[in-house]
Amino acid sequence: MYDWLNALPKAELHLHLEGSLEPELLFALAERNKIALPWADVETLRGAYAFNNLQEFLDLYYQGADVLRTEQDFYDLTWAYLQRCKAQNVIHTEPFFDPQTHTDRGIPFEVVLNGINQALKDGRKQLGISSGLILSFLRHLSEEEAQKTLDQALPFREAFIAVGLDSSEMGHPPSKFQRVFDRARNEGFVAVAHAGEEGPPEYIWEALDLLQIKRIDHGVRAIEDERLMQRIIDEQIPLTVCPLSNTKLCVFDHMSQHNILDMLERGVKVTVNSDDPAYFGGYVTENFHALHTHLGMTEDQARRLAQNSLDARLV
Ligand SMILES: Nc1ncnc2[nH]cnc12
Ligand SMILES: [Zn+2]
Repeated sequence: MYDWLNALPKAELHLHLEGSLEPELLFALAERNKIALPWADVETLRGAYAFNNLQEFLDLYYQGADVLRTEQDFYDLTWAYLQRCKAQNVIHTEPFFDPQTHTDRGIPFEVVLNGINQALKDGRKQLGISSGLILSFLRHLSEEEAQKTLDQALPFREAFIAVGLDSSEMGHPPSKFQRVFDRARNEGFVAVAHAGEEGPPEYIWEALDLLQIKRIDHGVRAIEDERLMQRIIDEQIPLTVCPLSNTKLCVFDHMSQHNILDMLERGVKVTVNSDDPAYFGGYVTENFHALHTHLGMTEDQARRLAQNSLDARLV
């Protein structure tokens, strides 16, 4: 089944480039940039990948991103991810990047963007993988800081297909960023947002009604609100679900409790994605395979999930 799932043509719609930083590359970049790391070796770092919630993961994820300093580093990061896409027949990808994680450390916006974009361009030419980049705002930071990030992005508007919202969800509802998203949409950007990963269904309503998003990232807690379920089914609003992420971050205690196939059978446009594959134990195929192993996902269901991912592309 793994090989069959691997060969299935699919799109990835929920992937944080910083979360695809494998420990081996992290150590190589630390050496190249002469950065001392708090972990003795790759195995020790991997051993630290045990999380009780989103915040515990984010603390390590932001720490890991500190090794990314130069345009070449961002190129290498993105190129390594695209090689994984090629190996797993991901024919289209819409990755996120978090500019504030880097600009707050003094890395210029253009350094980040140029490295990523050059790799995405080479991926189109050399690997035949189409792509569209999503600029994601960090929701634990202020509205004002998000507005500044949007200011920085506007001169490069053709480099992005959408804006998103990620980082610590609880206590940072979508309404905090309504004015930023209003401006981004007026500037022609499509909007997506993480909602209903740890946060309640109300955050999904806010993302839909206040941020006017076209796709919900995660959204697994929608199942707690029947009226919300009806809306996302009626309007066929895609959910970019990340099964291994949800179990690693204890959104579900075990993969056998994941609701993605229940949602699929109810007519929700759910898709399968890897979120932060370097930290959560696998790329897209591993996520599909876990659904087969623990939930008995059939070939027909896998085909429908893959088709949903192709249908839910923004570009
Ligand atoms: N799963 C996730 N939720 C929120 N923010 C993130 N940033 C990277 N991965 C994330
Ligand atoms: Zn995510």
